[in-house]
Amino acid sequence: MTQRRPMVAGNWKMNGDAKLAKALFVEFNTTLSGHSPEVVLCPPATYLESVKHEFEQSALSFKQSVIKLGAQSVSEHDVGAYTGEISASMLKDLGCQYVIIGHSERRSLYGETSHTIAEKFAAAKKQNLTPILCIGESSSEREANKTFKVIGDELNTIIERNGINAFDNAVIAYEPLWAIGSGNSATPEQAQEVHAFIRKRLLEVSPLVGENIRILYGGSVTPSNAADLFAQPDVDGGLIGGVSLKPTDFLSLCTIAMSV
Ligand SMILES: O=C(CO)COP(=O)(O)O
Repeated sequence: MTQRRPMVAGNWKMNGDAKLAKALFVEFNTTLSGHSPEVVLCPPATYLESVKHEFEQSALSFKQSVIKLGAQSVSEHDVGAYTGEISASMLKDLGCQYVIIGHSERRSLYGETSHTIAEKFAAAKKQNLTPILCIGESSSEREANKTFKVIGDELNTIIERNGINAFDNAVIAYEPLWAIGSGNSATPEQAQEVHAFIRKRLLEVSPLVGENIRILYGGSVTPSNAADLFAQPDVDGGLIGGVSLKPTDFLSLCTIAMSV
């Protein structure tokens, strides 16, 4: 079986500041060793430079291979009259390697549709940014036994627009809406069931993509539930919201990701 490198990505959402960037790197310098998951930091766009600065000042000799910069969203357009938007090439200029696409908050609060998300995925790939594609069902969809239908449809929209090879090197985050910020994480069994479904779906189209793709779990991950979640065979790490704002706890998630 392929050894997929675990990943822990921190989505700050609209939180944090330059001080948080500094505090995180103090923690990284003292805690992270060469034996580390891939860590992706996704601060608000205004703090990408601050995180990059701390990263460059950091004493971590292996930092290039370990800590990566990511954005929380990207425009589906290359350039033009789109007030307030940031293009994939601009994120590249800032040193980003990853971008979160299709977060449920973007879908529900800002009206991003499956179509827009597929276009954003394409825009990111065009600039060699790695998409972290978020998919997940609401509590009513789960209660109506529609989880696999929702997840399958979200994957299909991306495959139809971009082809299966667009998932080469991409990352998927399974984030059930009911688990985000609720303190009510999916159980390890619930997460594994959906992750296995996602991997099987991709394996059917491309064995190579299905085997290699990293599928993160997101939704109320904490140092107390991470070990059981990350130990599941198809869970390759986590996309972390609230705990990514707490340097010590975030670092303990990174340690847990390597120890399971
Ligand atoms: O939405 C999330 C990450 O993108 C998860 O947020 P929480 O970890 O705060 O539940």
